[in-house]
Amino acid sequence: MPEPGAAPRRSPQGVPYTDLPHIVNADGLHLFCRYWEPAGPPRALVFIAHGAAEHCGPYDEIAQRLKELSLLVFAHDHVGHGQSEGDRVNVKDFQVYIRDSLQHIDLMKSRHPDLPVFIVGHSMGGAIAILTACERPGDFAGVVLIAPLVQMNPESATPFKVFMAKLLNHMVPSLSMGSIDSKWISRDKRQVEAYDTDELNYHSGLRISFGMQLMAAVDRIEREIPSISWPFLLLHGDTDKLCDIRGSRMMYENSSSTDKKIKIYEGGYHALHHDLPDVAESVLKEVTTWITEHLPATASSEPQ
Ligand SMILES: O=C(c1ccc2nc(C3CCCCC3)oc2c1)N1CC(N2CCN(c3ncccn3)CC2)C1
Repeated sequence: MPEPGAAPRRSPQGVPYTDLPHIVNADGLHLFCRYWEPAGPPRALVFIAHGAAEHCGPYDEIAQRLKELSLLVFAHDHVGHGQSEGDRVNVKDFQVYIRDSLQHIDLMKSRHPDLPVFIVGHSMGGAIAILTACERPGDFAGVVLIAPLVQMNPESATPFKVFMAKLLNHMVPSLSMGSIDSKWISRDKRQVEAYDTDELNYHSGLRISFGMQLMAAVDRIEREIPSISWPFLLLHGDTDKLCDIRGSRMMYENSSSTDKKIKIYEGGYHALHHDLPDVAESVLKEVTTWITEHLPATASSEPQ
């Protein structure tokens, strides 16, 4: 509880957290939350992990479609993103994202102890989803990965650039590695415009120290892949210029899971769920169908 008379903690946009749905993470930082609750008893819980430099708001369409299937969808803005507290798009250790995700998942499981749990993750959020599921390999009914960060783009992570990033990280960790050029992220100009004008997104350059955390996460995932045994769905565009599709192919081919599916979108850019309308609709159908197919037979609803 805040000290009596203390000023209320406010979001980066100046809104008191007492007026916003939120959780407080283990470092005392307020994380803005969103919930999409079905009208009737939920059949499952679905946690959505957004990517770097964005927030969980743009996942509303996916969440609404899952809510229509009587699934209880929830998400938060990761530390340093959107309406959550924290240094913008920076994190002391990638594990913070996984720890906070497990905290939110455990909170929702305590409220709905009998429901299966799914995770949906995009890009860096896909890396968070993978490492979260690896920490609790028996806890998730399924993991849906939309262009997950499993391997960095070889053009932005050449051996020389990685060497220089490691060197500069010790000297000028806040130096920018460059920003995300959204026109290479989606072929839908309206989606690019929406991203570019969304003030809750981070539009400046990504720091070297953050890039090092992304690379460390990629290294962790590479080590974990052979032991991955949980069910997963992988969706990736073969024209993704940010997260190399070879990472998804490698995960599909080298994981131990017996229940796994990969769907490659020819010509698809990185943000498949926000790519051209036919691709985005296909992604929505793939995600909702796969999760529905992975609901336990008895998951008709919670006990009345
Ligand atoms: O999580 C990421 C992500 C993943 C890997 C990255 N590697 C870099 C590079 C950048 C240049 C320097 C070296 C590191 O940035 C990354 C971001 N995300 C989430 C994705 N965003 C992209 C923008 N989005 C978007 N853009 C247009 C239309 C709709 N959405 C939302 C999703 C990127």
